This record gives sequence, structure tokens and C-alpha cells, in this order.
Amino acid sequence: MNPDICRERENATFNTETLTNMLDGSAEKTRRRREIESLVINDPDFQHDDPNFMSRSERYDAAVKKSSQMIMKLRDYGISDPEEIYFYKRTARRTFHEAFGLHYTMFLPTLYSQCTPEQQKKWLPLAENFKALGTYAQTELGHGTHIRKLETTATYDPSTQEFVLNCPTVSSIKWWPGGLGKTSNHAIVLAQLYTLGKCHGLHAFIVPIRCMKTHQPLPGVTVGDIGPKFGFEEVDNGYLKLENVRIPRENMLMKYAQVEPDGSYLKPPSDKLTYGTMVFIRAMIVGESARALSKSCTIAIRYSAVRHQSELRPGEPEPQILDYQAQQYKLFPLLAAAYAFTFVGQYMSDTYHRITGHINQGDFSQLPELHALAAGLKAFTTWTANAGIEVCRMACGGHGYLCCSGLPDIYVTFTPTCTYEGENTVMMLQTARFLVKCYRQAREGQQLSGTVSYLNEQQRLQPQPVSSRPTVVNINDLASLVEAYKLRAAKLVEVAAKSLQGELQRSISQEDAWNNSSIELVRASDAHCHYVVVELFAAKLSEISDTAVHSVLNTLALLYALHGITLNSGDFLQLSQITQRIKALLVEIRPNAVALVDSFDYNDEMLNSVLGRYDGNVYESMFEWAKRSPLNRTEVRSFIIFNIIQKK
Ligand SMILES: CCCCCCCCCCCCCCCCCC(=O)SCCNC(=O)CCNC(=O)[C@H](O)C(C)(C)COP(=O)(O)OP(=O)(O)OC[C@H]1O[C@@H](n2cnc3c(N)ncnc32)[C@H](O)[C@@H]1OP(=O)(O)O
Ligand SMILES: Cc1cc2nc3c(=O)[nH]c(=O)nc-3n(C[C@H](O)[C@H](O)[C@H](O)COP(=O)(O)OP(=O)(O)OC[C@H]3O[C@@H](n4cnc5c(N)ncnc54)[C@H](O)[C@@H]3O)c2cc1C
Repeated sequence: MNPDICRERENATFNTETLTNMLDGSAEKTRRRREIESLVINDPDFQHDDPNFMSRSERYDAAVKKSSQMIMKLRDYGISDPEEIYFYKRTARRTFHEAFGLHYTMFLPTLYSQCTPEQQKKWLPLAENFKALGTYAQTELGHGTHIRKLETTATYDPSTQEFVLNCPTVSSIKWWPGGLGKTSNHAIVLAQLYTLGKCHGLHAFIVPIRCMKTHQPLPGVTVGDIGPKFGFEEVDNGYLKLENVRIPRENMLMKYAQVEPDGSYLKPPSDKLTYGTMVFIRAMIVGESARALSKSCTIAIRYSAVRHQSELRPGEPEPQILDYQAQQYKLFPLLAAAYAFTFVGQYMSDTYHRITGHINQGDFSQLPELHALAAGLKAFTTWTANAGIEVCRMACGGHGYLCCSGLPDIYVTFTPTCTYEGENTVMMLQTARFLVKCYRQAREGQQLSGTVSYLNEQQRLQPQPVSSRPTVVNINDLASLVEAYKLRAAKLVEVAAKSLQGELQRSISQEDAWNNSSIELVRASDAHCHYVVVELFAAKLSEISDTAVHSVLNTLALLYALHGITLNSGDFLQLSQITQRIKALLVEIRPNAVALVDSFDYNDEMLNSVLGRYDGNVYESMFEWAKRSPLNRTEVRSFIIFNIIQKK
């Protein structure tokens, strides 16, 4: 064990185990999670070669093998609780995605939420036993964001009681679905429904695409892999062209909308219920942001504790790079954000399950807020985490650029979360749509509840506009900081709403007014999400009874809130005072930095980083890893080089 890192742990002011238990939910939950993780870590079947030394095809093959092994082993162990399955899989996957990822995250959840009971009876046994391996095929070459314009059609033929599916143009070819290229034999296809000559918009259909015996594409189906990408190399994101593919009427997911045998159409209670799976994954991605950021911070902070560089005071030994204020300023606000997002991820998951419970009982009243929250927080947390992973990589200097640091893999695997499940700017604009609506309702005297209830206050304090109210902050008091964030959100929602109003007074259309105000609208959503995060972090503190853990998390929460103010200084005041306070907080966090990342409790196998190793022995491991590079298998690799040298 590296002596620097041992000293860090000895000097921590709190018990890491207590904090880990709190993050997991209880000591028993930590015990069970570790037990599940050790099933993977001690399993020789999961000791695969390093994917960084494999070709793309080898990576795909290894991912498929791993996915099938996981299925069998989960069965053998009798693990069926979704959370436990998730622990098992994320340990086995490490940083990467799994070959059957879309089957679990989108195909199955869509069947659970959008099938009738009869449809569930047919499809769930097939899907849960992996006889029907599925994906979610929505995006087309021409459209990913504006899904109302998708061109794939499903036309009902009452004479045979079938739907006929077609991708009529090049731009209508399905493009991107994970697991579509080579793996899946079924796809949930989102298509424009036509019946009795009328289009009823997007609906979801279960389409068999490959023979369940031979795995050959079925007649009318053209399917394949879209090629190498920025990351996700083990996933066969695919293309799909359907030409006159016939499926039975019962293959339309009919929990909400229905087509009768004679072709008559029954409307769903809300046409946005078709978008339900996207809301689910957006809600879950918030927790993924926390994990990607907490892993990156673990690597960068542990490494900063063992790395010595430069001279702080002449004649003294080189300090740990974690002692540089500039290094702390890069890493500690991200560490604080990783904790904040962990709590927000838990909240988002709970909120999703609570509101979908109501939806299943026929109460759709909270769907708009759920959609706005999931869309906004997905965008807010993925943007921060995405940028933060890069900061962590650069904070490790040159060694951070090596694949064995783990950081490049975390980045390339995580960065598409800013695009998939709804491009982030577009998601922020969806949240803004909800906020502006709420702002108008509050002005009309309606009482708002939930995360937007702060907009009621603006009504109460009329006629003074929110923007003219001073921001007075006690920078040592979290409750006061929450108020400041609340006021900022109210201000920016007001600015966006007034911008829209101003544009409309110039008698331009609603749509143009919206486009001309989009900078203000995105800022309003960003401020709203930032407020929600600070508020939830503060609320979490009130649940913590252990004084030492409370104290260290309070310091992190203050840093998170104050750092956010300096990043958005134009919206707040008291800047120089805040900077001084931030410097003091960095000093306070410094002795606990390693213990705080230890509390995330990533074991070495999952972290998969030579820089972030628990024992801090980075240089020895880095050298060992380099020796395994395929280029080092022979002393002279390229005959071209050999010939050049010989000619000289
Ligand atoms: C057990 C499992 C364990 C899980 C582990 C978790 C692991 C997590 C990690 C997962 C990784 C998985 C890999 C995922 C791979 C990516 C898959 C994809 O990208 S798939 C492809 C992903 N693709 C995308 O995400 C496409 C993005 N695009 C879209 O979603 C839509 O086109 C749109 C929302 C932008 C506009 O829609 P449009 O129809 O034009 O609507 P308008 O704008 O005209 O607004 C009209 C009204 O509708 C309202 N409303 C809107 N949406 C919703 C909603 N969902 N709901 C409710 N309401 C909604 C809106 O507020 C408005 O209300 P109002 O103001 O009138 O009252
Ligand atoms: C790794 C990966 C996996 C994926 N997996 C799947 C899958 O399994 N299934 C599936 O169906 N899809 C999948 N996708 C597709 C993904 O969902 C889409 O790429 C995503 O929804 C964004 O759509 P787009 O590509 O059309 O981007 P575009 O909408 O073309 O975005 C390009 C730019 O235009 C801007 N823009 C677009 N519309 C607006 C607007 N209204 N206002 C302001 N700005 C706007 C955006 O902000 C962005 O800057 C995957 C994508 C990736 C990268």
C-alpha cells in the first residue's frame, strides 16, 4: 500500500463505512451490494482480456459472451430483484455497455409499461427468457429529435388484420438502435399509424426482424451494424429498413391506444404515453451521471494523493499534487457535484416510481412535471458530468490520457448521454416549456405545488418584479443559499417569459417568439435544475444523524452551492466574499478528499484504473499494463520500418 494514501485515510475526520452505508441506504444494503459484486469479481469467467487491446469485432464478441454468461449466472444465483441485477451487471460491465443493454433498458420496460395484460402474457415470457431479444428502434437517419416527423409507417389492413410496415425513404431508415445491428431478433418500432385512411401519429409496434431459429433477417427486413463510433465499440448500434413487413394486429402495443379488428381507432388518455420509456431512461440517467462523475473523481483524487510534482517551498520535498489550491479547485467542486447528483439520482428514481404508480391508477396529473424534471435533470447532470470527466482526466496530467487510467473509457462511454434519450438543449427547452406555463399559471393566481412552487412567491410579492429584488446571501448558511438559488430561478424564468412576451408584442408568431427566446429559455431551465439540485442536497443533510458525516457533507454542499454562484456570477452578488469562502472550504475538504472518494466504495475491478487503485501503487501497475500491449508482443513489429532501417 502506498504510504501517502494510507496517511490520507488515517487523517480523515469521519468514518467512510458510515458514509458508504448512507449512500447505499443502510448497512445491510452495503453488505448485500458487496456480496453481489464479489460474485462477479471472484468469477474466473469474467476475467476477460482488456478491451483496449481488442479489435472492435473481438469486443463485440466478448460483450455478447459476457451478456449470455450474466443471464445464466443470475439465474443460477437466483438473483431477480431489479436493483440486485443492476449491481451484478454494472460490476460485470465495468465502464462499458453490454451487448443486450437495450433489451434490458428499453425493450423490456416498454413491454412492461405499454402492453395489455394479454400482450404481456405472450411477450414477457419470451423476452424475459431471451428467446425474443429486443431493441428500441425509434430514431431514423433523418430525425432523432423531432419524432413527430418520423417517416416509418404502419398501415392497418383490415382484410388480414395485420399492420404493414414500411420505411419509404432513405431518411426513414431506422438508425442508431443499440443491439439492432447483429444481436436482436425483435424491435419495438416507432411508426406513424395509418388506419382507415387516417394518420394517428406515432405508435409502438413489436416487429420480428430475425428468424428465432436461424437468426437470419426475415423477408422485407434489411438490417446491419452502422460502423465504428466515438465509443460504445462493444455495442452493435444498427440500421433497419422495412419493406412491406406484415405483423399481426396484436403486435401494436395497445395498453393506451387501440386499433379494433375493423380498423377503428381508440385514442389514448394522453398521446405522450407512447414516450413513456424515454421518460424512464432519462430519469435513470441522472443516477448514471453521479456514477460516472464519482468514478472519475475517485481516480483523479486518489492519484492526486500519490502523485508528487513541482516545488511548493524551495528545498522541501515535492508535494502531493492534491496540495495545490488550483488542483483542489478543479476537483473538489466536482466531488461535491458527484455527491449532489447521487442524492438527485435517488430522488429522480423515487419520483419516477411514485408518479408512474399514479399513472397506472389512471391519474395523469403529474405527468407534465415528471417529464419536465426528467428532461431537465438529465440534461443538467449529464452536461456537468461530461465536462467534469474531462477535467478529472486533465487533472491527472499525461497519465490521464492513457487508456489504463480508465478516464478515456469513462468519457467515451458517458458522453453520448448528452445526446441520446433526447438531445440536451432540446430537453432543456422542454423543461422551459413547462416552466413558462407554470409562470403564467402563477400570474393568473393558480397555486403551484412541487418543484415549481417557488413561482407562487413571485405572485405574492407583486408588484415588485423578481428581477429587482436584491439577493442577500449568508454564505455560510445552506438554507440562505437555497433561497438565493430559488430567487435566481424565479428571476430567469421571469426573464424568459418576458422575452417571449416582448417577441410576441412585435407581432411575430408563437414559434418564432420561442426560437428568438431560446437562449433565455435554456438559461431558465438550467437555473431551475440547479436550484432543485441544491435544494435536494440541503434536504438530504437533514436526514443525517452522524455528526462527522453531516459535517463533511455540509462542507461539500456549501462548496457545491458557492461554486455554482461563481460560475453564474452575473446572476448573483457578493462575489469576492464568496471566492474567499470557497478557498476556505477547499482547505476544509483537503484532509477528507481521499476518504470521501473511498466512501463511493468502488473496488479496483470496477474502477478499472491504474491511477485510481485503492493501494495507490500506480507506477508499477502502469508499467505492467504497457507490457501487455499487442504492439509489444514482438520486438520488431512492422516490416515496413524494418525495411526502411535496412535501406539506410
Ligand atoms: C431495470 C432497468 C435498469 C435501468 C438502468 C438504467 C441505466 C441507464 C443508462 C441507460 C443507457 C441505455 C442506453 C440508451 C440508448 C439510447 C436510446 C435512445 O436514444 S432512444 C431514442 C430517444 N429519442 C428521444 O429522446 C427523442 C427526443 N424527442 C422527443 O422526446 C420529442 O420529440 C420532444 C419531447 C422533443 C417533442 O415532442 P412533441 O411530440 O413534438 O411535443 P411538443 O414539443 O409539441 O410538446 C407537446 C406537449 O407534450 C409534452 N411532452 C413532450 N414529451 C413528453 C413526455 N415524454 N411525457 C409527457 N409529456 C411530454 C410537452 O411538455 C408538451 O406539453 P404542453 O406544453 O403542450 O402541455
Ligand atoms: C450512442 C448512441 C446510442 C443511441 N441509441 C439509440 C437507440 O437505441 N434507439 C434509438 O431510437 N435511438 C438511439 N440513438 C439516437 C438518439 O436518440 C438521437 O441521436 C438523439 O435523440 C438526438 O437526435 P438527433 O441525432 O436527431 O440530433 P439533432 O436533433 O439533429 O441535433 C443536432 C443539433 O440540433 C439542435 N436542435 C435540434 N432540434 C432543436 C430544437 N428544436 N431547438 C433547438 N435546437 C435543436 C440540437 O440541440 C443539436 O445541437 C442513439 C444515439 C447515440 C449517440
